[in-house]
Amino acid sequence: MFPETSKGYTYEDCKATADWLMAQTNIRPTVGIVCGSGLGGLADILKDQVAFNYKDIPNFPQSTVHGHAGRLVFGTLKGRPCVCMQGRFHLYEGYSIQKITLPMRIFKLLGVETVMLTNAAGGLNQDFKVGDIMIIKDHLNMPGFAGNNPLAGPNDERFGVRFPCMSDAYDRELQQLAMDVGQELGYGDFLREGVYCVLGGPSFETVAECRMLHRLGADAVGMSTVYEVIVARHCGMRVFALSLITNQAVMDYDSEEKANHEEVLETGKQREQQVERLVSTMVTRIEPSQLDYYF
Ligand SMILES: O=P(O)(O)O[C@@H]1C[C@H](O)[C@@H](CO)O1
Ligand code: HPA
Repeated sequence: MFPETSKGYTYEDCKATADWLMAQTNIRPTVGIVCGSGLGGLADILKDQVAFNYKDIPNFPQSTVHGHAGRLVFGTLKGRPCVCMQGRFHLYEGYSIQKITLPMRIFKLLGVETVMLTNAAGGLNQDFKVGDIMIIKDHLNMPGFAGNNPLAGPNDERFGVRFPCMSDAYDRELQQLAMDVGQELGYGDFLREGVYCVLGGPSFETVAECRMLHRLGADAVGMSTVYEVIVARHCGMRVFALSLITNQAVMDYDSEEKANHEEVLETGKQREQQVERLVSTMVTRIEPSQLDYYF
């Protein structure tokens, strides 16, 4: 009934990868972090690191995008065991939607309870500036409207239900925590919240597309995150996500601006430390549902 390519990975495939990782390290993460374009430095703040190149991990895809190092880093943040993807996968790299979201299921099988995702995005909200950090409160899944959803295909109940709810996808307590931590750190001037819209990429948007997305209620546009969120929620992990507004989406035919990946990486470099502090402070305040164990 389903074409072979849409089946993705079985529970057993995911378990084999998780078991392989757990045989190489004693760190049992309860928090999983995903670094967006230009934000890979987040992984460097982990202490007691045990790192794996994606090419050495069974079943893992390879990073092909500049600004995504391709390493899975285990470590601790103030004693809290974490795992961090230094580099994510995107649909436009040619991978199936199941393959780009495989790490979320591996996170789950490693014992991760909370996933924290970051991305680079273009600002559609006219009040946003380059360098703003947008706490994501909701999303628009444009490829999903055309049936491109990571949960399409047979459902394995060991991961989650056939029809998962998404109206609570972004954990409200974690959004509040981000706001509180951001205010404490003095980020009030550049901390925002809003709706993230995912497109397939890799081409950036036309002026007409940006105008349409803005009218539909999107505050920022990007090429990732949403698929990971859907798979993480399906298997019961809490989700927090933020966008770094790396560029203003071009909304005006008179504009001389041209979206480009170099600007995205450059803005990432400039705001990386603040994003790191926000995420790492949040991690130290997230209560695990059971006692952390780290040997
Ligand atoms: O992985 P993220 O979503 O941060 O990457 C964004 C979207 C494209 O991959 C790239 C465009 O510059 O950055
Ligand atoms: N559009 C889509 N994806 C992006 C952008 C953008 O303007 N900036 C960073 N990622």
